[in-house]
Amino acid sequence: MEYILETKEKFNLDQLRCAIDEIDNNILELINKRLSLGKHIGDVKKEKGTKVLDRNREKEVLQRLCALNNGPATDDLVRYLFNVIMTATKEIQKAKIIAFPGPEAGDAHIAALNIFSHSGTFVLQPTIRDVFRGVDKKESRYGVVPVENSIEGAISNTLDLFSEFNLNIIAEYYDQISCDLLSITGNITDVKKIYALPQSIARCRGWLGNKMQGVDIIEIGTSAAAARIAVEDPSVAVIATGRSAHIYGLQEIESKIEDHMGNVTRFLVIGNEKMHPSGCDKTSIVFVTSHTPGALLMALEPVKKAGLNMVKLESRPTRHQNWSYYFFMDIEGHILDSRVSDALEGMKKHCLFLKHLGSYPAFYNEKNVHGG
Ligand SMILES: C=C(O[C@@H]1C=C(C(=O)O)C=C[C@H]1O)C(=O)O
Repeated sequence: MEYILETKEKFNLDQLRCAIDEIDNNILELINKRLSLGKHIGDVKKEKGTKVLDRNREKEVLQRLCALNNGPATDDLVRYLFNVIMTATKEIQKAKIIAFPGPEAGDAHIAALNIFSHSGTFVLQPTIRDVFRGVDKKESRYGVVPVENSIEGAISNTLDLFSEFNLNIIAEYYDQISCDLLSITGNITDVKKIYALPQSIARCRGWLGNKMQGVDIIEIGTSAAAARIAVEDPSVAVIATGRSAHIYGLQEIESKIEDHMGNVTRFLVIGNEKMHPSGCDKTSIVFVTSHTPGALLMALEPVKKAGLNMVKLESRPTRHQNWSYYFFMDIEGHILDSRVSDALEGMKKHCLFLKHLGSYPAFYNEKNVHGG
């Protein structure tokens, strides 16, 4: 590669691209080395209690590099590129704390682990409100909250909290929660008692009646409590999602024991940041119309005119005034797309209140959405 740069000889496209590939490999390796060093610096800062951002050091870094620069890169380009690299270096130093509503190893915990591929610090909060509060106070960077279940419907608590806190939706995730039978031995013939949440017992009544005759079925408040008993006693099994088996240290006896399949929960990731367009996004808003005939129809007119696809419309009492409602709406598209922003501006003229809750990548996975 050095040879190509130094000689006047002509090279073909493949040879030149090959040389570029070699440089890219080196750049990538060096960026990863730099990020790893950044992580070490982050640990030192954590010990000393100093901040991640150090503007003076960043200034020095940029000045030094611009002084070294011999072109053809301009100093502006050097500053731009290294600002991006330094942003990534700061990101890696920040602990990624992800809050979820309990119980431990419950549906929201499992969803959070899947969404973030197990990378981060996962913090249990007693309630969905505590998840919102923690993210709002920046104690955690992200929160994972359930918003809708294909059997139970909307999780109204979550919807209400969106009008109370000014947080952004930054992702959505659909998860099929299956009921599985777990025990310490993984052997069905050992089972004499089954501990489970009342709703899990209700979901699996048919299977339990068929396959577990003579076995005691005992209601318990949390799956974690049931698991703690099962870990100590080989005659005890629990109904929980098989994906939590490794968290509890249990083994799967039988999977998908529920009578009706397709129990899918939609989760939202909330945070203080805004997402860039991904090319396939959803925009969520909440609005209140005046209490007059046809107000909702008028408010929706700009969405229809813009040809935007509305994928959800849900109402909740405002609780400020009887019979007035918050409408939660999801449309396809990103707020930075003028068709979406213009439609929302148009809607505002017919609304008493309208708030953008976030534009985020749509989770279009047929298998997950439809529970297949
Ligand atoms: C890596 C550090 O943390 C941050 C990142 C920097 C970088 O990427 O060079 C510089 C200063 C800090 O804002 C550091 O303090 O050295």
